[in-house]
Amino acid sequence: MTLITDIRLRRVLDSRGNATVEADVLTESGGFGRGKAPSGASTGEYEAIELPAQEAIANARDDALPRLVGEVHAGNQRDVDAALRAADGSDDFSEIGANSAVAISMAAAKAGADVLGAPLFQHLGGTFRGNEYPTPLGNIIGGGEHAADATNIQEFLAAPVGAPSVEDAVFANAAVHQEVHDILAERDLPAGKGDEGAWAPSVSDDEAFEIMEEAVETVADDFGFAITFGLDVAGAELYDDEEDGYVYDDGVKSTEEQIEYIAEKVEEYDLVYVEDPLDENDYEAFADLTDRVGDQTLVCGDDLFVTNVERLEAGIAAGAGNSILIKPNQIGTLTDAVDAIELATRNGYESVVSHRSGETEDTTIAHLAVATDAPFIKTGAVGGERTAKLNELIRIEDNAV
Ligand SMILES: O=C(O)[C@@H](CO)OP(=O)(O)O
Ligand SMILES: [Mg+2]
Repeated sequence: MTLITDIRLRRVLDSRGNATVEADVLTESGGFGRGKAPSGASTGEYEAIELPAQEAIANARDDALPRLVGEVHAGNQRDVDAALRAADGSDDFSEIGANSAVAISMAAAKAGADVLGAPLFQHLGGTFRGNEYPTPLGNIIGGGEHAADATNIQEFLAAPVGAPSVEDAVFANAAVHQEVHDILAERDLPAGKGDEGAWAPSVSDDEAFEIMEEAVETVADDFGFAITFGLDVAGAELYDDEEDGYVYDDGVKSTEEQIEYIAEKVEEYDLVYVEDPLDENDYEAFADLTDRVGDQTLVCGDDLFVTNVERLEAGIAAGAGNSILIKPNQIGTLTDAVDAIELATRNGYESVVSHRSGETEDTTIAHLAVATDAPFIKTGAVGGERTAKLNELIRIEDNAV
């Protein structure tokens, strides 16, 4: 029933106005699925390779489609993804492009769900999964690689940990975003938005911490449940080999100073989440910080682990971090992403399913988070490509998908 009978690939726009890959998968019994690849700006050194969209499409047409069309069943996700790997032949999807691979992988999953008449999260997770909903981490203030002349820390993320429902959590994050707008206006700090819709004011990191604290406290009082916040430091972008340290506007911090700085911020602001606080090559520093604050906060590896099972295994052995960011396009297929989540779960690491700074209307990650009982999803707070996922979570919770 789910035998793939056709795959169509085309170039479409992402949220930055760049070209990305869209895939349609059709099956024998009329099943249909469509997937679109997102794209990072602060990409990890060890990520799977995204090719220019036209090249990725041409290469996938030549190499991947003959192995899939008439050969593989969309309902067998592992077979689809194994065929993509075999067609590519490299270990980083540099031949057909991780953008073609992930678009086809997600489209096949949706086609499989379509034939079954099941929501995607149920097809991916099975009927015993999907009763837990992830807490959305909402990017509220940001800079780094996502906005010029803004904070050094890439993302200040609202975390509505006390929300009684996904719907309440999503609205709380939007309210924090609005509250920060009001605080910035009061302080006469004009601000545009960065790539993910976060405010990108020209303020110091210290001021951003204060503004976040004030905003989450105000909204928590209004909504009547706990809202805290966390960070994506994107440490690999701050780390400079030649300086042998982390380069901030107000000076360079050595690795020890960076660990100290983050640990202090965790204490001072009760941060629930700290992503990539250190460089992507420094398992040891991650382990030191995890020793210090791992019982109070999630220390999450994004560029450190790149959704890669082997890098996660090395991290587990080193005691580096206690959670992993999951980005399907960072590794290339849904199978790889689910394998990383399962390895993490078996080892007591929390999974945080994530968008990219360049996004599309695709909602697969909302379903993936629910399917795998991920405790968090990072997918912005406002903006159509972000609310596409947030609104889908609300629908999933409402049994309306
Ligand atoms: O660093 C990150 O976690 C992501 C998403 O917020 O950014 P990018 O997609 O640019 O890598
Ligand atoms: Mg990150």
